[in-house]
Amino acid sequence: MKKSNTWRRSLAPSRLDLRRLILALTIASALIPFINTFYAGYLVQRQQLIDTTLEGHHAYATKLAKSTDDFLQSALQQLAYSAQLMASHMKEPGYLTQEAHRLRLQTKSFNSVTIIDPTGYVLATSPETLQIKGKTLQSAGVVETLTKRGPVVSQPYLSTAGNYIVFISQPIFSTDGQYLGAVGGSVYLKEDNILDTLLGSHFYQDGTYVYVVDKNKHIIYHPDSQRVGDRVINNDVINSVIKGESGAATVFNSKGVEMLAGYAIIPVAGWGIVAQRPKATTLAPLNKLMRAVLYKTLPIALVMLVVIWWSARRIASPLRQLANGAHDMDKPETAQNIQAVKSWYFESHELKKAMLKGLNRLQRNITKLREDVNTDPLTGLGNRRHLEAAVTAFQTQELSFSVIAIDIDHFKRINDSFGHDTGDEVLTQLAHTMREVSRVGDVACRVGGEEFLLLLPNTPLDAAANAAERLRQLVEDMALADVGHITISLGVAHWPDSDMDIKAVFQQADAMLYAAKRSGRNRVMVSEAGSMPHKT
Ligand SMILES: Nc1nc2c(ncn2[C@@H]2O[C@H](COP(=O)(O)OP(=O)(O)OP(=O)(O)O)[C@@H](O)[C@H]2O)c(=O)[nH]1
Repeated sequence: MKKSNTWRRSLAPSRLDLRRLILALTIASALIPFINTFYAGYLVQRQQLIDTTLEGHHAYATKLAKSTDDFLQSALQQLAYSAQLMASHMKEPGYLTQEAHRLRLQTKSFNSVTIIDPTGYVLATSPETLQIKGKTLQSAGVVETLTKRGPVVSQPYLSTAGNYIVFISQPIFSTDGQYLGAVGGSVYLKEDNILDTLLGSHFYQDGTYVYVVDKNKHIIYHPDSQRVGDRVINNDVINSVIKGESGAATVFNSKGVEMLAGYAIIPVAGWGIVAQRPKATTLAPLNKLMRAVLYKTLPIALVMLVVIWWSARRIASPLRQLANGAHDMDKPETAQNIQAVKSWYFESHELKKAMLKGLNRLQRNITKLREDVNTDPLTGLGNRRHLEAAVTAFQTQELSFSVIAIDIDHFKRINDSFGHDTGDEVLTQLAHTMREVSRVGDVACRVGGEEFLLLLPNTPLDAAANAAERLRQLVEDMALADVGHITISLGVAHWPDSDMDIKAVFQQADAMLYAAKRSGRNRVMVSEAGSMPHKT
């Protein structure tokens, strides 16, 4: 197991591998749609929330504008009714004071009530603590009232008594239509007033608030009373509302905070009312929601990630092992390692099968090549390289051996008489016979044109001489097509008996072979014990 791990890691992961590719691809294909959906969902919900809030604030501003308008209309009506009653009592200060009290206390619409004659002279006030009774007023509201001689809702101004007020008044006419003065109620914008009751109670903890501006962009009402009297400039919503428009928009307030504002006009006064809420406060629950979605999705995403990682490993593992196998094709353990690969899916299974088949063929070819390199192609016997390898092996193992040098007698004549092909056939036949007399472990080689050698390991000289004789006999007895009978001459030597030097032993065998030739051929000559000539 350990061995196979080492083998598995033999390819340096310098390149992007399949496992990483699968991992990257799967994560990307899971993550991109998720982020996309998440983000698109966020954007859609965000826009929806903004739209709904804008719409809500518009409706809210419209509703408040309507109630404020109703209030002003009703205040004007109350004043009109009072003006009618007062017309016949203008010379009765007690009555006027009483009526002023009634108006202020019963309606609770005004912070103070003032009754003036056509010159602006104050006939009566409520509360009397105002201390303007008997004075002639020339404030903006009073001047407007006296000039207009009709119902008036003034723009805010600083009153004679030092209050920042809006003056709401009705003219007093006698039954014959003579202008007798006016009755007016003041709303103290910087103190508790009816607008607080109308608008302030709608202040919400969620950051929504309402404010009112007059035609000149002055703040008439604001939950932060410090702001009352301020002029709002560079505000698109205010610019729109004082033009008499109503609607909703995103706008930055004086502190640079982005607001979702709804706005509407209060027709009777020409005032604009704005209901707004910070955009960030509006979106905060959505951000919280999205975070919750993310946290809830995260564990599943992590589990998915682990599953993807594990799957990528499982898918890539057989291919990686096979790739390592392809890399180490020349190593002997590769076939075994490839065999051990768990190819659990079709492609890897086919690849494994093909690789094993290829490897098998490759190894067969290598074996054949090795054999070919050491083999004489004509006879199939070993060649000189094979002989050298065998001798080296004997030497290494300190194995004694006998050498039989073999040469066909008058082979030239055979070639000349029957042709080269028949000569080749004779060589092949001799090789065949050599194999017949050989035992397992003997080495038969063709070392020259028609020169052969037979190495007999662990064979003493006399046994080798007998084997040589047996071979000579077999060849002599062999009847060949066309050629008929042939004979061979043989020389035998032994290592180490004939000579300690291996080279010399081969030369001895050769010498014995030539001796056999010289002695008339078709015989065996042995290096030490002398020749054992045989005649056919
Ligand atoms: N057919 C064939 N002939 C070969 C091959 N190699 C060598 N020969 C021939 O073998 C003959 C060897 O002749 P020699 O060694 O001169 O002598 P010989 O005719 O065998 O006579 P002695 O050895 O003296 O008995 C030559 O005619 C070579 O052409 C081969 O591969 N095939």
